[in-house]
This record gives sequence, C-alpha cells and structure tokens, in this order.
Amino acid sequence: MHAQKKKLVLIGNGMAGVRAVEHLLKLAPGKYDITIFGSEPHPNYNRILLSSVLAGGASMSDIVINDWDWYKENGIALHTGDPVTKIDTTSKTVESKKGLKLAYDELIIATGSNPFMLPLPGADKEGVIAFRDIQDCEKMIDASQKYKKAVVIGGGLLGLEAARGLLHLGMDVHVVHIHHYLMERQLDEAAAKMLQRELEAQGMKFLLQKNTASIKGKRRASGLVFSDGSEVDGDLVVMAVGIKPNVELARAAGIEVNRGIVVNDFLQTSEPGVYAVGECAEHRGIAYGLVAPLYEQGAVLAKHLAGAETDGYHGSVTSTKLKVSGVDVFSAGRFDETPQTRSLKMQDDMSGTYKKLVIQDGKLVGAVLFGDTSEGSELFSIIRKGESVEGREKELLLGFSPSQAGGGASKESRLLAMPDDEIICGCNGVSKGTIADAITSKGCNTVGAIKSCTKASASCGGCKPLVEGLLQIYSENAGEPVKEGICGCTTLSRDEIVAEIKRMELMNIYEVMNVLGWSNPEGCSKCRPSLNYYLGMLYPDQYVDEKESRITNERYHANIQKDGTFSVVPRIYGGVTSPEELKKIAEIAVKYEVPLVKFTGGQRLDLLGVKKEDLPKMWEDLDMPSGHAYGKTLRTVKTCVGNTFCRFGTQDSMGMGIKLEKAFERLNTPAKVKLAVSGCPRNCAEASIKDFGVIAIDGGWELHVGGNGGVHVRATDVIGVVKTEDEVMEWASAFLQLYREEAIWNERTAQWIERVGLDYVKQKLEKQEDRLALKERIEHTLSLTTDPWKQIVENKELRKNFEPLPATQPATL
Ligand SMILES: Cc1cc2nc3c(=O)[nH]c(=O)nc-3n(C[C@H](O)[C@H](O)[C@H](O)COP(=O)(O)OP(=O)(O)OC[C@H]3O[C@@H](n4cnc5c(N)ncnc54)[C@H](O)[C@@H]3O)c2cc1C
Ligand SMILES: NC(=O)c1ccc[n+]([C@@H]2O[C@H](COP(=O)([O-])OP(=O)(O)OC[C@H]3O[C@@H](n4cnc5c(N)ncnc54)[C@H](O)[C@@H]3O)[C@@H](O)[C@H]2O)c1
Ligand code: SF4
Ligand code: FES
Repeated sequence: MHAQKKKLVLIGNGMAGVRAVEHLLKLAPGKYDITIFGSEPHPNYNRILLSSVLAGGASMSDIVINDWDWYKENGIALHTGDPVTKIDTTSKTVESKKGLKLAYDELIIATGSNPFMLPLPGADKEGVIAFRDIQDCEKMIDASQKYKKAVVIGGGLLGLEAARGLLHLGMDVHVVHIHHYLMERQLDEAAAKMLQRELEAQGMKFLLQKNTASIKGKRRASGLVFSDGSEVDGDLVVMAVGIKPNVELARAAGIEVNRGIVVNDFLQTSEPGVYAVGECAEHRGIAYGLVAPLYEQGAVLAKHLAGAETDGYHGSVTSTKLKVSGVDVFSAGRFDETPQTRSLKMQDDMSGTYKKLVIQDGKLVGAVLFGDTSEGSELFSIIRKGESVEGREKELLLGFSPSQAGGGASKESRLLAMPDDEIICGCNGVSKGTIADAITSKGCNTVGAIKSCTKASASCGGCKPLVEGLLQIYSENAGEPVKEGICGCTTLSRDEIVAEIKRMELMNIYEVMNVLGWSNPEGCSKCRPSLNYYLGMLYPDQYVDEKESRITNERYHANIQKDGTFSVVPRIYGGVTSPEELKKIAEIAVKYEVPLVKFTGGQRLDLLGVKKEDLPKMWEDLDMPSGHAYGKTLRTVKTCVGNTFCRFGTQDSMGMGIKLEKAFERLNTPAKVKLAVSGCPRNCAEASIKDFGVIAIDGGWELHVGGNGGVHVRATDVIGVVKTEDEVMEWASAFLQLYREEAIWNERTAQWIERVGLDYVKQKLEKQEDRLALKERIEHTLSLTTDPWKQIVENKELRKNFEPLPATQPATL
C-alpha cells in the first residue's frame, strides 16, 4: 500500500510557481498530487519573451515553457482560464471561478503582479491597455494593423520594450515619461541620455517630465492631455508605469499582506501550509519584479516542500538588461551615489559606450554599462559574491583582460570554483551544473546548442559570456577558441559571413540576416553596422549605405557631445591652413555663437557646442570639406613642417601629408584611421603611433604601420623603406585596402596586425603586382565617394533631418 499522497495546489500558472513545481518534481517525484489553477487560457509561458514576440524576434509558440503534454506526463491536474476566487484556510480549500472546490494540504500562491493602471479620466476607453500577457501582446499587434499612432506611458524597462515592439509593428511611437531621464530606476543620467539618443535614432519619440492628466477621445482613446495643457495624439495607449503584487486573494483569506504577501526565508506565509512565491510575495520588505530572484525563491520552496535541506532564501541582488535590439544596456546592484560610495566612470562618446562602477567599503556594489554589456555577467558575479576589489578598481574600470576577470582569479578559475547549483542564466534559472552537463553529456558544443538544450542565454542574453566561458572549459575541444559569432545574433565569424555574402551574392543587410539564419531578425548594434560596412566594402558600386545601421555620429556627420550638441571639424589638409581660412572659420564661430574653439590632437580646429539645427547652415557657410572627425574613416594626416622650414628636415613632409589626405579622405574603413608624416627621424608628427606613418630618412621614406595612441598604446612596425612619393602612395593604398578587405569591423589596424601577424601583412604586400591590384580597388572605391556635408547642404530632404523637433519634444538630437 502506498502512503496517501499529499495534495498540493498551486494558484498561478506563471513563471515562479511552475518553476517551483518543476524543481519539486525532480526532488520528490510522486510525493504530491499536484493541481494548478491559471487565470490565463495558456500553458506556462516565458513572459519575458513577450517583448521579443512584439519585436518580431520570437513567435508565440517559441515562448511556451511547458506545453500541455508536460502537465499530463507529470500527472498534474491543470485548470486554465479558471482563476481561484477564494481560499479558506480553516477548511483548507480553494474555490475557482468555474465552481471547483478543492482541498489542499499545502497551498502555493503565485499570482504574480497586476500592471499598475493610472486612474486617469478616460482610462476606461477602448485602446487603453497594459503590457503584461499574451492577450495584451495580441491587442497591440491588432491595433498596429488598424492604427498608426501609439503612446506608451512610462519610460522604464517595460515601456521601452513595448515602444520598440510597436515601432517594429510600423507604428509611430511616443514614450511619455514622468522623470527627466529614462529608466531612472536602473540608470544614472549619463547612461540614460545615451540610451535616449540611440532610441531616438531608431525612431522613438520622447516626452519627458510629462504628467498625464487625462486620456482624450470618444469611445476610443485618441491621445493624452498633460497637466501643463499640452497634448499628444495616439490611438493606442499602453500603460507601463510599474506593477503591484497581486495580493487580493490572500488578503481576503486573512493572510498577512503588506505590499506583497509577507513570507519568511522558507516562503511561508502567516498561515500554516500556505506559501507565496514570485512577484506576489514580499520577502524582508522586498517584492521583486524580475525573474532571477523569483526562480531562486522557487528553488528554496521546492526543497522545503520536498523535505530536502535548505538554508532558506536570503534575498537577492538584481541585474537587468534592456531587451531592445540595437541597444545594449545593463544595470546591476546600486547605481546611486551616496557619501559612503565612490564611483568610477568611463564614457566614450565616439564609440557610444559608458561604464560606471559603484564601490563601497572596497567592494563593488553596482554597475551600469551602456553600448558594450559584455562584462555585465562578470561584474554581476563580483557584486553578488561581495568580494573585495580593493586596489583593482581601475583595472575593473578599464575592462577584463582575457585571463583576468575582476582583476583577481582568472575567469576560468572563477568559473571552475563556482558550485554546480550556482545560477548562470538568471532569466531561465539555468545552473552551472546543467550547462556543464549539456556540454559534456549531451554534446552541445556551441552557445546555440546550449541555448536550445538548456534555454541558457535564450532571453536577455546577459549570461552569454559566462556560457561561453563554460564552453571553453568543458567542451571536448577545451583550449581551442570557442567559435564565436560577431555578436549574439549569429555564430558565424566575420570571415564566414564575408565568404557567404560573396558566395551567395547577398546584397543587403536583411538578406544576409535572413539567409544566414540570424537568431534576431532585426540584428543588433554590433552586427548591423558590421554588415553595412562589409557590404559597402564588397560592392562599392551597387550597395546603398544603410544610414540606420550607422552609429549616431556617422548619421549626423558630426560628433555628438555629452550635452546633446555637436562639434564641427572642417578638413584642413595636412594641418596646413592660411590666414584667410582661419578668418573665415573665426567669423563663422562668432556668427553661430560657438562656445568653444579648440585645436585637436590631429592639428585641426574643433568648433564645439553647435546645435543640431545649425549644422547644415554652418557647413554651407564654411564651404569646406568635412573633416570626418566622427567616422570610421581617414581622420587626419598630421604633419611636421619638414624641409620647407625646418633645418633638420630632409623631405617635404607637409606636401606628402597633404597628398595622402587628399587621396584617402572619405574612405570607409573598419575603424578610424590616422596618418602622420614626419620630415626627419626626430619624428615631430608622432608617425610611430599612427595607423600608417611615414618618416623621412636620407634619400627616402620609412613606412610604418599598426601604431596606436589612446588606451592601448602600440608603436608601429616598419613595413618597408621607399625612395619616392609615388611609392609611398602605392604602399599606403595597398596597406589601407588590405586592411579594409580583411579586418573585422571596429578593429583598429593595431589590433588587426596583432591578430593576423606582421609577417602575414608583409607577405600580402610584398609583390608589386599585388600592391597595384589593391591600389586599383581602393582608387575605384574612392572614385565613388562624395562629401557628406555637401550632400546634405544641397539636398532639401536630407536637411529636414536636422530640423528642430516640435516644441513638445526635448531637442536632444
Ligand atoms: C513584457 C515583459 C517583459 C519582461 N522582461 C523581463 C526580463 O527581461 N527579465 C526579467 O527578469 N523579468 C522580466 N519581466 C518580468 C517577469 O516576467 C516577471 O517577473 C515574472 O513573470 C513574474 O513571475 P510570477 O510567476 O511571479 O508571475 P506571472 O508570470 O505573472 O504569473 C502569475 C500567473 O498567475 C495568474 N493568476 C493571477 N491570479 C490568479 C488566480 N486568482 N488564479 C489563478 N491564476 C492566477 C496570472 O494570470 C499569471 O498567469 C518581464 C515582464 C513583462 C510583462
Ligand atoms: N528587461 C527587463 O528586465 C524587463 C523588461 C520588462 C519588464 N520588466 C519588469 O516588469 C515590471 C514592470 O516594468 P515597468 O517598466 O512597468 O516598471 P518600472 O517600475 O521599472 O518602471 C515604470 C516607469 O514608469 C515611470 N512612471 C511612473 N508613473 C508615470 C507616469 N504617470 N507617467 C509617465 N511615467 C511614469 C517611472 O518613472 C518608471 O521609470 C518591472 O518589475 C520590471 O523590472 C523587466
Ligand atoms: S620631424 Fe624633423 S623635419 Fe619635422 S619638424 Fe621635427 S625635426 Fe623638423
Ligand atoms: S540571464 Fe538573461 S538570458 Fe540568461
């Protein structure tokens, strides 16, 4: 005779509750007769991925976690579309809307949250919705087929993901936010402003510091009215202003409720035999709104119910990653600054990256990353472990070297030291042990295979670097580099992609992503600009540059500054100017009230603080070519005075520099390129830290390549010595074209040479016939280029992009 099974009832067929049941089935199979009630008419699905469904990255069927068969196979009685309406803790029964009455021995409440709906006049109109479940998602897709304009209230994670989805569905989208910058719960102002600029460039419009007073329209919403009297139109209004734990059922049953249902470290509520888990639960004063902590709770609850040993749940540090393609934002722990904290920040407006670390008592307590979030999971792991980073703070800020994570133990030894049950993928609750098992026993030897097998990295992608690290350690090919795609959207390398583009004659970005099986059909901020570059490089005659895939500075042909203004740098060949030219520049600086005029390190004049709408007029007045100070292209050729005036000079360095600059200006390159020419080995133009440097020697020129200043200083390698200026031009052309054809997008010449080796580059340039063939190709490409400033000045349509935004919108771009 079997002992009578205990009856376990779960209210809420969502992420946290079902996760606890999954654990329980593994820990104590057969211990309970399990019944699950769900309000929604679906099996358990991954709510996180609703954003991807809306943005076209996943289908409804992709997001099911446990299908109908799973419940049957595990003997679970499932009642979907039938919410529980009453709990009676005295008779230990629950009642459902359809009239079922069921007894329980143990009861789990996992009712999640309800979206907070602003109680505005007009909030009951048609077209006013939240974004919480499949039904909301379907309503948005429907609305996008009938209406054009959407307004999202709330510039937090959910609001921005909803807005991105609606943009993808072809709607014109305004995001209304109450605060003066976006995602203020996860980001500081600097990161938020960078985020806003990127989203604006994707087409999102923002109304900041706006307090909605009412929703206008007759039966259906037609827009919002704000407390300052201004208005915005919209046939669809999505409220994404936060959530509130769904506690009414528990409250009515007399269970202790604060903001959430109060639970102890074992997820027990005030009533014996009744537990709460997930967003509806409040543990030590916190009701979490992210999946990772809820899964941790679920694991503890399962152990407790299985009678297994557990220390209980002690609370979680959380991290978030915005799931918007083309934008990388990560935030973990505390990002606010207090008298007790110190913060280290690094901002690079050129590459659009930002990193902030918050330190307290020698420990990392928070991190914000924008533009490059690859270190997110490592930083998060350091925060969670609470280990000391004293003395290594700057190293952490500058970034992990491949062997050193967190400036202490190597990434490999850190991963090895992790216990098997440590969670690597918070979104899907996948532990290190599960991933290691998938690699060693199930033959998963790529990140994609691990994703399909375990779901690790299938949601926000934040854990991908750790998954890759485990793959390095446990795969049979351990020691060999993991085959890594150019970004999370593909496992293909740069060389594979370029080869496939050539082989299949793929002609545009979407074709490449589609044919080569991108996991994210929209691509991301890494692959889109890369593909745009590779296609332009391969097909200079046919390919039409895709402006949306360029970084902000390249789209506006000017460098965006931290206050949202731009800088203008006209081209001054070789850094050689004249009194007339200087006078003209000065007059224009006065006319447009340029607040700062500065000489750059590359010997150019930088006019800083220019308003976006003034850019075309200034370019027109200047009537000078663009200095391309903003792009992945030839920036400057720095020169010394050379033998024209200097008594040491042996050659005409200014003349040579001007010739080089005139030849290669406007050239698209994988990363920025800087040249210099010095008139003698004293090398006043610093040619030995440039991508291509030319140093005069007696009777000729020494040619240098692969130098770099900045963070990773690298001195050049000498690639040859030549006699004539024509030979300098031949070698410069051949070297630059080889770099164009073979480097990875965003890879400087220094990194490229380190990667492929100097001998390889020398060998490719050794024969004159090869150099001439490369020269011919670069000259053909150069013959097709035009000056971008002139193009905009002469084209009314293009000029419109620089017009100020309407008065209700902040003029940030
Ligand atoms: C669009 C979107 C994107 C998100 N993205 C992320 C992300 O990237 N990362 C992240 O960590 N988090 C994300 N979240 C939050 C995450 O989805 C939630 O934290 C998580 O789903 C909460 O799990 P839960 O089980 O507590 O609640 P839910 O998943 O909401 O499950 C609760 C279930 O209980 C049901 N229910 C309620 N009352 C009753 C009742 N009386 N009877 C029966 N059933 C009932 C509800 O209908 C619901 O199905 C996102 C949320 C949304 C909406
Ligand atoms: N990528 C992710 O991790 C992700 C994605 C989506 C949702 N979520 C989770 O889902 C839950 C809901 O997300 P959310 O963004 O709604 O919540 P939230 O509380 O994080 O953000 C709500 C935002 O709305 C703003 N707001 C409040 N009142 C407003 C008003 N009257 N007008 C305009 N703006 C107003 C707030 O300033 C805040 O920034 C959260 O728990 C969130 O963590 C997470
Ligand atoms: S590099 Fe030589 S030629 Fe040029 S300025 Fe210096 S000393 Fe004069
Ligand atoms: S942590 Fe989000 S997918 Fe793994």
